[in-house]
Amino acid sequence: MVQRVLLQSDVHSKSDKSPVTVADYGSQVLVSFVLERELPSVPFSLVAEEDSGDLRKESGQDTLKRITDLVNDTLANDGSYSVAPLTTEDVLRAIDNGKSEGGSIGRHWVLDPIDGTKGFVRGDQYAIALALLDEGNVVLGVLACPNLPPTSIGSNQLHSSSNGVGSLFFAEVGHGAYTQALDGSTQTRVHVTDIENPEEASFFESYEAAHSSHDLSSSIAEKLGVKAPPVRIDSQAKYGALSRGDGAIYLRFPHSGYREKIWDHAAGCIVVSEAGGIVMDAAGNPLDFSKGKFLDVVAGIIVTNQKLMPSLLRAVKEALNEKASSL
Ligand SMILES: Nc1ncnc2c1ncn2[C@@H]1O[C@H](COP(=O)(O)O)[C@@H](OP(=O)(O)O)[C@H]1O
Ligand SMILES: [Mg+2]
Ligand SMILES: [Mg+2]
Ligand SMILES: [Mg+2]
Repeated sequence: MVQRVLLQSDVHSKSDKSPVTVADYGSQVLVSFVLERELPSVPFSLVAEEDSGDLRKESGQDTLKRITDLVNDTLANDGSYSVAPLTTEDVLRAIDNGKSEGGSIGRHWVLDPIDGTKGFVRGDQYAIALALLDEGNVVLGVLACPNLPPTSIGSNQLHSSSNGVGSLFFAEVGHGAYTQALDGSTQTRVHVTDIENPEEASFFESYEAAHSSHDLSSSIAEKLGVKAPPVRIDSQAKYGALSRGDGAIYLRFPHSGYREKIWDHAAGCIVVSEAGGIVMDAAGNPLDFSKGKFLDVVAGIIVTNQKLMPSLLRAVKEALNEKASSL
């Protein structure tokens, strides 16, 4: 249902200069609405990326109206809920449901309504990412990737939208990771690749050089002996693709000063972990989702299978040391 609201329209700039679209807000409203309806007896706490601040300003009124129309059209077309059309106030309230801070106590949903907004606007990869935290641990994750083909991808297929059906990934702690096509075909269990030789490995990184240092990852890949060029795609679709073995490594090294958010990694992290992979920061620590909406990671995030992780960590350390001594 959520995919239907994803129109490439109305791109606005947030205070941190990152883009947000009517579709980001609309997706957050719909997921918030559905979670509240489906789980009325569970105390509801949602940590989500978008907030209603700009939509409450005079300049945000047109956008708010378009979001409201989009959400109402989507609910009417879907037909699963027979409710009166939402008002603009309902929409603001649904967005504000995502204001929780998360943390180590109780349960919290974690939502990135559109992850990879820049990819979405370009017509490339993006994901809707939802996870559940229980006492600070990710226990459930769902990643919908509407432009990621359900079959294994080659790097040549990734920079334009697939016209076909996308991919869904989901995982519950202790129960493995699964995928299915977004049209609802049968579920199959996924596993990360079992490649041991880095020369046979390929690696994913952000399409946007502003989000992750391409120089650093190329230096790491070279030290490791990776021969293939980087596969650059937006969003947590990288975690999904890695969980089914489309690539062996994911490297993410934000430029200094950037703080990672839990909604950018929670769903992807459990999908890859349940597929047998490992997600760590550059110092080899597991990601800690219990500290609120930020993730405190050392230098960056690295993902691969059990066999490649020790040599990847060594290559990362060497590359970071080299970088530090060249400054
Ligand atoms: N300067 C920066 N460095 C690192 N990540 C950034 C960034 N600015 C934005 N991001 C994050 O990178 C995410 C996209 O990841 P990727 O680069 O893998 O496509 C964005 O998610 P949103 O698109 O949900 O805002 C945003 O949270
Ligand atoms: Mg964003
Ligand atoms: Mg994101
Ligand atoms: Mg987002």
